[in-house]
Amino acid sequence: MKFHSLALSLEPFFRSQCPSLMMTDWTRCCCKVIQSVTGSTGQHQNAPNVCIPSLARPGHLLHFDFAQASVPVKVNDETVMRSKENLWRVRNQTTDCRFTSVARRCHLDNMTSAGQKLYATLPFERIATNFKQRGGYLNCRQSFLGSPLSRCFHSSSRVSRKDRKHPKDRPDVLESTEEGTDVANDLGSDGTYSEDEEYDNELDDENLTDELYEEQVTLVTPEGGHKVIVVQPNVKWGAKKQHLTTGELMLAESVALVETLPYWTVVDTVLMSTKTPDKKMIFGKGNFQTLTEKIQTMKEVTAVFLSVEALTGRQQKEMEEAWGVPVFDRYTVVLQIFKDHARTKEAKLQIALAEIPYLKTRISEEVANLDQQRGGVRTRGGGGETFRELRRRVLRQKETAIKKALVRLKKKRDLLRLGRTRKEIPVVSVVGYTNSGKTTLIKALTGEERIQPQDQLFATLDVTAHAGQLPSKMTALYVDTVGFLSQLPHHLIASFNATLEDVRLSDLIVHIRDVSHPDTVNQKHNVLEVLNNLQLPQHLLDNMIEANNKIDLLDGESSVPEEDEDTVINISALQGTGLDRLREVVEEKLFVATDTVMTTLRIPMAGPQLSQLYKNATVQGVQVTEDAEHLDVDVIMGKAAFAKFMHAFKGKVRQL
Ligand SMILES: Nc1nc2c(ncn2[C@@H]2O[C@H](COP(=O)(O)OP(=O)(O)OP(=O)(O)O)[C@@H](O)[C@H]2O)c(=O)[nH]1
Ligand SMILES: [Mg+2]
Repeated sequence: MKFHSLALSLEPFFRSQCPSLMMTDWTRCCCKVIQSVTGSTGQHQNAPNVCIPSLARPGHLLHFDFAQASVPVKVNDETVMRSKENLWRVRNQTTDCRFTSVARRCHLDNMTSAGQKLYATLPFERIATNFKQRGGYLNCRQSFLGSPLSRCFHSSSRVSRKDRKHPKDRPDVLESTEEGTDVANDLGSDGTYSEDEEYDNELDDENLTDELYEEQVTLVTPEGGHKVIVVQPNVKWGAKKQHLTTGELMLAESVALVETLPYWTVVDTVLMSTKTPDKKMIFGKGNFQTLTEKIQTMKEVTAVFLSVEALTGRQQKEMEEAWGVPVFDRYTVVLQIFKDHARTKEAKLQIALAEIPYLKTRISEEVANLDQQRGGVRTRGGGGETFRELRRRVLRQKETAIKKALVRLKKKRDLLRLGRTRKEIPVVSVVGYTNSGKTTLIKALTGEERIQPQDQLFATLDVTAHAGQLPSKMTALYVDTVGFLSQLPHHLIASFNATLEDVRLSDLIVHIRDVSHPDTVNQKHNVLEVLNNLQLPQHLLDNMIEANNKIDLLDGESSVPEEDEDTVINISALQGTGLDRLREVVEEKLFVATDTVMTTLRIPMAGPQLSQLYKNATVQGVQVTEDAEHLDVDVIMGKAAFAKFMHAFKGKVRQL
């Protein structure tokens, strides 16, 4: 007999039951199929009821009871009993939902045997789609990396690597097996999964990045976007007062952040004073009440952006309860933007990683929600693992998987970096507040066509290097970086860590500022604060060049005080103003930073010296001397290489 597992899409149900849930919330449900069922393909007349708590929230463990299906049950009695009990309690609170209406488009043939247990943090619809697209069993496992489901696949596909064949050549893996019934045992008594090297290998799979990324469902914008009310706390007194900026400027930036997101619109803004920004509800009682009334009367509002660095899970929960809509902080909004702008594999993984601390802080909330349902499922069958543990473990595994994938990408980057150092190409990091003109400057300095500046916050999410020529014709690599933002926990976001690491390893930093921006002083302060926290080598900080960009937008002339002329340069990256001077200063500083000399050497015309110089230095010009026996060669070379050369050809070469 062939067995059929059912793949369900719960989305329509969730939508109808709980319209305020974001579209993607349901995908985070951890579902448990107690028992797979038989049934003819495409028809599920005998399909059982599925009971879902109407208060179902992201992360809830849902049980599907297929008890009404006339199939052999191979799960142990205890699990079945528990599931029935849970089902009963859930039923008391909620409506039953027949999944016959949604099952047809998602069913999946031959995936598993009856009684096999599946745990997933993904919707069943995705399982089906992935499975079908990949057309195989072993590959399918990768889709659920980090979820207990992955281990179901893993354990029932115990094939040594050398014995592995493409799934198409292994029809057996698609057939139901008795092994499947032992999945729970295969998980191991402690529920941990040993990550073996074959698991590692599969991280190379091109699609994996996308899958790890797509699994991050918390921050996906609902269909139709969000209508947001932006709430900007304004601390007017005390130690927390921001001296370099104003409430209005902070509010303007918060609005710009929301407007960066496609389909998010700002419907209203509130600049609200607070003396107690560190207190649980951020605002005093009276102001909080005023805010609540305002939000509640604005029926069109679908989300609140409370512009603070990061809310705790508890704060967020209480505010969402008071206001009845999702509440985002700066961290989550920036992650949303990153998510929207990420293009490369590395950027995507970095964002997936950045989301994990956010998800971790919300586990308690999920558990509390589960408790609210009194009898909501807290344990999973067999292991006695609590829901909290399960969620933690899944996140941990996912974190490990993403980190491994990132390490692999980083290794590649390190190799490139090594290549650069071997060739002794100096590296200049261009850093600055977001939208200050970093990419525009690099494009102007290098003529690189592939990079595109955009009038957008966080347009650049990848650290990239581009070669440009300095006045001496020496090549330098300019590194474009991810911009900074005030009040953001940069350390939680891996994209910044990559940026900061590159900055740390560079020879010189150019700090580019948008001096036409009304908040430019505060922006500068924020960038320097992040850099100072990096514990950069002192010479990097001392040598830093400040490029005052967008001077074309300033009214009237702006000049740099004489004493700062060596470190501060006015430029317009867009119009090319001041770039020659910038190149000169970059070169001067690089000579110092990289211990490089620029000099002219007189060498014999006949001899190996010239070829040696071509090999070990940047040769800028060669002239024949009047006696026609020597050459004067203009070179740039590292001090060590220079000393070596002079030593090797002692008496034959002369520095002019
Ligand atoms: N008027 C003027 N606009 C500039 C200048 N430099 C950059 N811009 C504009 O500023 C906007 C942002 O430029 P980008 O180069 O993308 O800025 P960025 O610092 O790389 O921004 P992120 O990567 O988003 O952090 C673009 O619209 C540029 O055209 C300038 O010198 N003058
Ligand atoms: Mg950029």
